Amino acid sequence: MFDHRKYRAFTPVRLTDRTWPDQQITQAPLWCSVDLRDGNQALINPMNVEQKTRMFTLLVKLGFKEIEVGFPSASQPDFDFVRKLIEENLIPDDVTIQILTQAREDLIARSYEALKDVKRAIVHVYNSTSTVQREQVFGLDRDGIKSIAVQGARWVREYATRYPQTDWAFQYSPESFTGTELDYAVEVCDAVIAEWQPEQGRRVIINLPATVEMSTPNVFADQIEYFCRHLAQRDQVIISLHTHNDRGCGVAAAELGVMAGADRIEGTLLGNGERTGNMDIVTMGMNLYSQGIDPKLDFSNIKEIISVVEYCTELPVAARHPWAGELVYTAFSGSHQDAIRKSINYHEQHQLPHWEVAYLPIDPRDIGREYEAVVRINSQSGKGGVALVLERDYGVELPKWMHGEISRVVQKASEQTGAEITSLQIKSLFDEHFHAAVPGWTLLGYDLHTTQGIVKGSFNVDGQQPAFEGQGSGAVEALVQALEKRFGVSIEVTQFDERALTQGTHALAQACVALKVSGHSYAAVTSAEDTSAATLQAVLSAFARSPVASGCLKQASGI
Ligand SMILES: CC(=O)SCCNC(=O)CCNC(=O)[C@H](O)C(C)(C)COP(=O)(O)OP(=O)(O)OC[C@H]1O[C@@H](n2cnc3c(N)ncnc32)[C@H](O)[C@@H]1OP(=O)(O)O
Ligand SMILES: CC(C)C(=O)C(=O)O
Repeated sequence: MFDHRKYRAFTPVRLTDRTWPDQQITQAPLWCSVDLRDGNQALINPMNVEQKTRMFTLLVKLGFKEIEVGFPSASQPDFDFVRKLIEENLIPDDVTIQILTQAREDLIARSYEALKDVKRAIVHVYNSTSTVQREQVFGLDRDGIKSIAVQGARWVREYATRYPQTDWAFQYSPESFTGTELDYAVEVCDAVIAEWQPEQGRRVIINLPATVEMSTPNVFADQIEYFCRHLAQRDQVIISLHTHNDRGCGVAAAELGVMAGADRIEGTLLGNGERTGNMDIVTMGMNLYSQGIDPKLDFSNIKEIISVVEYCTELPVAARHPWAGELVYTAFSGSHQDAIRKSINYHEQHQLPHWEVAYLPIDPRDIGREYEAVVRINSQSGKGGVALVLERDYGVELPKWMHGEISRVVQKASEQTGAEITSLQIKSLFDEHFHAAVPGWTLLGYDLHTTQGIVKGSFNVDGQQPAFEGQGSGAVEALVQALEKRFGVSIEVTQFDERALTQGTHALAQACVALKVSGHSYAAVTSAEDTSAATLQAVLSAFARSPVASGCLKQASGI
């Protein structure tokens, strides 16, 4: 039964003098990838050695300096992968691998066997401390659970002494921290830290997991600030966070947690992990990047990241995934497209020092995304978007009044198919409706004579005999009058633009013309070697698109 009374609200932290809301993140935290452990343990098909190696290679390439590579005491494949990394010398000098173990002696012993001969490693031990786990899973009171943690920490320290050639660091997680009373979480961690004695120079990490995300991220931040303030040896310890995404705020919680005092963040690429996933390091890193902060991870080839993650996890990355999804730099809607086009032009013209483009929080090219995908056209699109596609993909720059003309044709096509109209289809529609020569209406030559301000013109058109003859105050007016006379219709030039497309002796000119023929509008865009020829051809092409002209052609050719 769907009944909210089955649940109760999370009890907030009593912290009235919190300072984290006034903090700003100004640098990247230390990162640790847990793709090969938490990410892997959540998969339908855990990664095989080849997939793990590919993931590890990518993580190193992206710049991770700490990578949790597995739970080697849990299974032979995890053990073998750790051995492979060590024996095949696959760990770069500046990268430290980390392994996870429960606080059980046999598992700790096996973990050290897996790590034998590694230059440097972090041994990560955990046990659950939450009220639910204490009561329902372990059946132990606070002291009982604390002794598991302390005993685990002791074994971790003692076994390390058996492998003195390795530079060891220790990490402890009070698993289910978010469901643990804060004073008790501090008490357990203080006891573990006392066992490890960081004051003697040993590196100690305390990792606070939102194993299950249970509250709004501000409450999580309160928990972190409380914890940091009350920990006995705070300055000797790296505080790490490991958030999950049950409420959809895994990244927000990690960010607020950093504001509240954390130094290090564990997460996975694109958020794979238990249930709704781990904190997504790509999202958090890109959030920093978009604020002008170096994330210290290289996300410049997002396609490669997606491809390796999809290959290794066998899970698809959603089209709307923050920063990475296929559609996140794409606008279909008209007003967004219009604003993006104007904003990009403005940005380029004014050479703005910082990226400020409407609807695009970053420049997609920074992460290897093509610009072409930014504007895509369907029935929700407007004239600005269609104009941008023609400009961007084909260099066709049209006067503003033409945007509406072409957009109407594209919209109609899209309404008919109910689907997206590709860039190529837009170009074909433009050519078909406005640009392509109409058979029988090619201007072969023209003669113009001006006497006393009157231009007399003779226009030789392929397929139209005899030549058109007319007069007016200019060449266009003369041609229009010639057409009116020949076909007995009234023609009005409603729009007219011409511009040089290239410079020099063989300059190419473009003309755009809209005519009203017997009250109906027809437009054409033509290019020719001089502006007069382009303009006269545009008048002929626009007229040729009217039924009057096509009727005439049928008569002339006997159809
Ligand atoms: C939040 C997290 O992601 S934590 C990481 C979770 N990841 C995994 O569990 C993946 C790998 N794990 C495994 O393959 C297995 O659990 C193993 C190999 C580690 C252990 O296997 P088993 O001992 O056969 O089974 P299992 O995990 O069910 O053991 C549970 C026992 O360990 C105890 N236990 C569980 N966690 C811990 C811990 N962190 N520290 C000490 N004891 C623990 C339980 O109380 C239980 O004890 P009981 O047998 O007296 O009831
Ligand atoms: C072992 C811990 C850090 C963990 O994975 C979790 O609590 O989610």
